[in-house]
Amino acid sequence: MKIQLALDRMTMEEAIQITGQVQPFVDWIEVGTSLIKEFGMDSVRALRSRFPDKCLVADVKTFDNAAYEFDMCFSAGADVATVMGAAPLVTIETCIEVAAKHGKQVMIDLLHTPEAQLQALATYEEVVFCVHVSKDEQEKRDRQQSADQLPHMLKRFDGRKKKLALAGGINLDSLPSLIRARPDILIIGTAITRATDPADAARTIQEFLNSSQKGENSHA
Ligand SMILES: O=C(CO)[C@H](O)[C@H](O)COP(=O)(O)O
Repeated sequence: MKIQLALDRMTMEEAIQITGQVQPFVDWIEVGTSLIKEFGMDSVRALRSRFPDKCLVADVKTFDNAAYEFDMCFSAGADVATVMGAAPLVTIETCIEVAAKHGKQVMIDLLHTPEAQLQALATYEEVVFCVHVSKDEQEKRDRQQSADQLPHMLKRFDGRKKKLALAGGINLDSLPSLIRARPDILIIGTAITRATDPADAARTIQEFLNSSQKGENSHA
């Protein structure tokens, strides 16, 4: 289970500083949509050049203009870029083609994706599916309740046996119920970046995941 650090709503200096502190405790680094909107592809280039060995996710949330946006992300140094699951299938398929051309990966963000479209998406093999509670839903509801929606949303995904990421207000309290779904990637933003001590928060989350995985293996 990998931890993807989501960097959002901060300056590039803060993004680089926080990533420097927490990098031993996280696996993937996400250049959040807010950083891409505010600072453009320079945000991807800056994190790529400072953290050359980390898997870098450009959370560009493409909905159209797939070839242009995905080429731009991969040329700037991203290893993974995101497209919205609700986008036209031709857009998603173009993202997959562009990623294959670059030898990179696609993450499909399932935020607000209709059921019929979920069925169509299930045919894609080489992608990561991200079950996601939006920031607006988190902010208009109790944060904990929002993260607690994730297991319920996941049921729509049962049986599809795909590479899975979870995102949206995840913290130490919601982790125990979420890891039962055995996601491949846990995307965590504010629980780390807004903590008083981000390195300590990331270390605690990593230790929790390591100890629960050890517990599972010893019962296997
Ligand atoms: O995609 C995102 C916002 O749209 C964030 O990456 C995701 O929500 C994780 O951040 P947080 O843990 O703060 O919710």
